[in-house]
Amino acid sequence: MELFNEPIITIRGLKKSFGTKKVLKEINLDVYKGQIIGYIGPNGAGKSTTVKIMLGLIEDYEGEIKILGQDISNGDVEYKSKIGYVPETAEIYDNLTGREYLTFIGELYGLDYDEVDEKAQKLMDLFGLKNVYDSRISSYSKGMRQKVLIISSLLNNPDILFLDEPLSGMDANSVMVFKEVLAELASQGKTIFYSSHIMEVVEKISNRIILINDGQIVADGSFDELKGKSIEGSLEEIFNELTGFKEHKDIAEEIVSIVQGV
Ligand SMILES: Nc1ncnc2c1ncn2[C@@H]1O[C@H](COP(=O)(O)OP(=O)(O)OP(=O)(O)O)[C@@H](O)[C@H]1O
Repeated sequence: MELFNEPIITIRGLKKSFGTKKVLKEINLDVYKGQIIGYIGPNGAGKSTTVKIMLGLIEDYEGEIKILGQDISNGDVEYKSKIGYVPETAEIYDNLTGREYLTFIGELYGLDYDEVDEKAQKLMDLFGLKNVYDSRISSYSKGMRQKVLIISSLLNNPDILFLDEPLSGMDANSVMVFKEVLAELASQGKTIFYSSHIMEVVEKISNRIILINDGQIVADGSFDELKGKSIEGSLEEIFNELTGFKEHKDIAEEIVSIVQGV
């Protein structure tokens, strides 16, 4: 069996501010081949910012990032052909059919039309979208669109997959298939960087969980390692504890009392 012992992503001293707001304060991270990283943290913690920097979508940052051995600030976009990305919200071309959209994305990756058409068609079939391959995306449901985004991120057989809340709108059966796909890809040495608020899923699929709070990594380890540091049990409870959040009941009661006008 191949040993996956070389870091595929290296982040050193990453800092990022928007105006006077320090969003990333000092991120240091080594990610290895075959890891499924669950990248979690409260709203506004800096998760999407980290991912967008790694994707080259935000260029102005402090620190050093190497992906597949390449410093991403050197202007060479070669590494982008080896990554896939499912964004949290995506512009998807409504007027195109599934076939038109996916072959277009495939061609952007430099793939041959017929080859990508065949691959996309097979993947659409497996995700239960066989009958809509030639329908306009505007007629798709939320979950169907999400599946198209997932398929588009896989067309180039990426070495690293960045997934930002990838399961939104997907039904339980499709989620089960996709979780299995991720496990299988990771066992073949692909690396998955998975950002989500659905703690039950992160807990199950990740072999390494990184919790970011206020622009800093506050926990990094397997679920069992994180559990060892916490009094509580589920990842949701560990999350609440490590982000110092204890007031959910009080806040909920206050919201309800405002709603009821008392
Ligand atoms: N382009 C931008 N200009 C100004 N501020 C920004 C910009 N992008 C992000 N921010 C700020 O950076 C902080 C981190 O945002 P980011 O989107 O990285 O958070 P997140 O952890 O992904 O949150 P969520 O869980 O809500 O998706 C937030 O305070 C946000 O308002």
